[in-house]
Amino acid sequence: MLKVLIVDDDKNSREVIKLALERIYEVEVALNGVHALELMKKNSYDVVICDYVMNEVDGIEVLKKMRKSGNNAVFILITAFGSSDTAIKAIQEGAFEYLSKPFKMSKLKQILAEIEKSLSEKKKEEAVETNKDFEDEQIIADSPVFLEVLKQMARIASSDVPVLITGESGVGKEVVAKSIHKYSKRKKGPFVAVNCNAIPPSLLESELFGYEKGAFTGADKSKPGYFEQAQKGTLFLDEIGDLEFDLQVKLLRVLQENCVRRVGGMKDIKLDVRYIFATNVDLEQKVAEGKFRADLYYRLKVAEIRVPPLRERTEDIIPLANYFIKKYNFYNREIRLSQGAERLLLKYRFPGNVRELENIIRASLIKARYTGVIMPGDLGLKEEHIKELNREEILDALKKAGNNRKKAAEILGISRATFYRLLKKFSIE
Ligand SMILES: Nc1ncnc2c1ncn2[C@@H]1O[C@H](COP(=O)(O)OP(=O)(O)OP(=O)(O)O)[C@@H](O)[C@H]1O
Repeated sequence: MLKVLIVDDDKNSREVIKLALERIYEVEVALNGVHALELMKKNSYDVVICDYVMNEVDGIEVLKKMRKSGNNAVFILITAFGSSDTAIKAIQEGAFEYLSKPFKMSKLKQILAEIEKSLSEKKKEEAVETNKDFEDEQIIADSPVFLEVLKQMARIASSDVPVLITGESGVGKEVVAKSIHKYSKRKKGPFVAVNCNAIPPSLLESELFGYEKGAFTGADKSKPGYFEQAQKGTLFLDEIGDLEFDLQVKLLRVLQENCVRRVGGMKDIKLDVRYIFATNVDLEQKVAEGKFRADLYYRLKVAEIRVPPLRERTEDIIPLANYFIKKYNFYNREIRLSQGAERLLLKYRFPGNVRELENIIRASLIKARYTGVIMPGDLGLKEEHIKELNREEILDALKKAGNNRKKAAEILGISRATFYRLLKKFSIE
């Protein structure tokens, strides 16, 4: 039987849900977000049904904290009517489903029944063999351009030279870095990834270099930094272009001398580490502007791999989309892209590259979970990033739709307003 936790700081709402479910499932209630997190430390639940609007800790915070502590319970968020932004954010944070108020209890029951079915099937599968499919991330590469990148990667992997990976945000630089490690002779060693931008500058030095006890207030014991943690393995430093000047100097020294000294330390520690750097800014330009040290730049770019943006390798779009459908389809049915959705994806510019595609697919799956087909409108693409259609394509769509304008707009995956604007632009009667 499913174990369900209901979280809502409104007594009435809480009791209504409890009443509806307690005869079918084992139900507990939490009075607010803090209480819920406490309960989850002690007990395990299969499903958490949580209200979004709560004092102190809101529903998304509860979800984030759960996931951070490794709790994978199925999460259902209850949002106010019409707050689709919150809902999409919740899905991106790993929620399974959202319900906007007011909702029918029968709907909630239907969702729980589905969850119960899929959990019991999952348990059966696990008994036979653990699904290792997604343990190692797969790399999808169908375009000649990206295949070329992988070839280059494979050539570089076996040597120990530092590598600089460049490319826009979300193109897959970390994926490439991991592969370099996986195909290198260091593959059994650690892969340590550090996003230099995510750590406050004041902490970055001690995190990278480590520190000795007493080096500064709060350093109550010694700690090895990321350089040391990567011994015999690979250190991946992401967003290297944003490193502050004095840290650039210190990094250069580590690279030149192959050793590191902890903050407050007296001795140099020899390093056996392979370095991979990544940046989405133009380092050469930063050097020209005097914001990045030239001597460091030349050390980093011994071997350079440029990962092209997704819009320059359209052959990868559909295979990637299908891969993400497989990866995030937690529903009990097959879900596929409609032809219109495929066409639309091929026209989209993806300013956020593969990461954006991944998020788009995750959010669209939830909309398509009952029909099994992702329609163009389910993708929620921003129209300003869709490549402008030409006259031929519009006429073609009209023909396919038997001159029905509404249908034609749907086939193209654009709003009716945009469609009418284009009809006017091309003087199509
Ligand atoms: N070729 C690919 N095959 C499968 N998944 C991919 C591929 N490329 C990227 N991804 C996925 O897309 C997301 C973004 O990739 P990644 O984190 O490597 O990008 P990035 O360039 O390092 O981004 P940033 O510049 O923001 O650090 C990840 O979830 C990754 O798993």
